[in-house]
Amino acid sequence: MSEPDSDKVDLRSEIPRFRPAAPPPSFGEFVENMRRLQDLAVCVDATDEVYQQARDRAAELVELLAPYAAREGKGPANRSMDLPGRGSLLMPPFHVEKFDEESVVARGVLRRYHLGGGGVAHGGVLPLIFDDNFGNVVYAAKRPISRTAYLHVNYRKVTPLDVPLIIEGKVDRVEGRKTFITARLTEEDGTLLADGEGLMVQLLPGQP
Ligand SMILES: CCCCCCCC/C=C\CCCCCCCC(=O)SCCNC(=O)CCNC(=O)[C@H](O)C(C)(C)COP(=O)(O)OP(=O)(O)OC[C@H]1O[C@@H](n2cnc3c(N)ncnc32)[C@H](O)[C@@H]1OP(=O)(O)O
Repeated sequence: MSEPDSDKVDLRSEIPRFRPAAPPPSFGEFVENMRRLQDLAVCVDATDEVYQQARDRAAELVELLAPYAAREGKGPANRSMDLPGRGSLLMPPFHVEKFDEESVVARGVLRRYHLGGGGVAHGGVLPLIFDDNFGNVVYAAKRPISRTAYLHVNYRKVTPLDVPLIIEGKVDRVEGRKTFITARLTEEDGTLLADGEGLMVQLLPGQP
């Protein structure tokens, strides 16, 4: 018999039963501090003494948190709808502003942690933003649980850091199990940075 918190828990069953979390009051500030830490980890130029202290304090934090590791769908990360990136460090800190059958719009900034080179965003971050938007669009459009079969991004301009960005995605068309989605990433003034198209395929019973 597997325990509910076992690594073997059926993750697929968690997706349709997505349940928003009500995070404890300090969780949002904790996540923001962790984001700040990520920004610093990729940009500081410190002495070994400083890195020794940072190493030891990071180890203390690991020791504090490790006993509370829980299975997917239990902790507040990734499920805190009022926090940037749903409180997930994997996700860029975007807020969903519109979520309905017509479209899903999210706004946020990329920051130092997302730097590629030359002062602008890493190209690999954009598919993450598009994929998450596509997943939201599928939910919002009340399409069946689906996975990304392909995702195409056209990089039209370099994507700046620390500038408000907006992604808007919508269902383009549906063909049986297939939901085709299009999305645009813009600056607030409408400047197009990237557009994308993706195919989300409805999972069949038993598909992970
Ligand atoms: C209380 C409610 C609150 C709601 C709030 C909600 C908030 C939202 C919260 C959280 C959002 C989170 C958002 C995250 C979203 C992330 C999604 C992902 O990234 S998923 C991970 C990456 N994707 C994979 O790992 C897939 C791996 N691939 C597969 O599993 C299979 O390939 C699959 C299921 C995609 C298709 O496999 P087959 O065997 O079932 O089906 P076959 O027959 O191959 O394809 C079906 C049709 O699709 C076409 N097709 C499949 N792949 C294609 C491709 N690459 N290009 C073109 N066509 C393709 C085929 O030609 C076929 O078309 P013909 O029916 O014949 O017309």
